[in-house]
Amino acid sequence: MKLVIINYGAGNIKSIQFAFNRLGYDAILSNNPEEIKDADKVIFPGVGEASSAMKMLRESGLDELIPTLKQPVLGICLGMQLMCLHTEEGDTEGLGIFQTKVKRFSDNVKVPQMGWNVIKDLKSDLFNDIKENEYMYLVHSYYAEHCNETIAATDYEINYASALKHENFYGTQFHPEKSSVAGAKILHNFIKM
Ligand SMILES: NC(=O)CC[C@H](N)C(=O)O
Repeated sequence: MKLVIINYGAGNIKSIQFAFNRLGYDAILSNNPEEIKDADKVIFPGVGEASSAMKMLRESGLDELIPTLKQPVLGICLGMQLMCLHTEEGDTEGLGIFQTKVKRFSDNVKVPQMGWNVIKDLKSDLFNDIKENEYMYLVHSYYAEHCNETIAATDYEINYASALKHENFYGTQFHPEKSSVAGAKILHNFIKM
């Protein structure tokens, strides 16, 4: 099974690669369009600031490639945010895969949210064997608003979409690769799709 992690210069790629290694899978890092297209499963990682990450995607042409992929794609953290229509972070246009926008938490709460929080209202095969209110690890200042594509919700000042699904595209705001046994189960579910 060919698993490719998109390496566009803004990803937490090593921790994701190690997480798949622990599950017995060798994930390759690539920014080569043919290699990505040929993958059985694709991971779209992301940490850091949205506008600079989007600039790197555009410079490599990956902003046009990613929405055309037909195999299962999992966007993680900033990766999921960039798959949305727009994010307030750097007033950045996203890839438009998920029909929702990304907003910043207000200063009524500690920003970024950094640590463990629960996911609930789970609605996808991505969450097979995952119980409601399971803890996941998150580090983020921006969140995706709820939409028809919400498959998990989390409360932090407000209730927001902590996972999204559109056709073969999945996104998690939380880091499954840093979320212990339950996170590993989610990565396993993604591999088995
Ligand atoms: N860990 C991150 O890179 C978070 C992604 C995004 N910059 C946010 O703050 O929400």
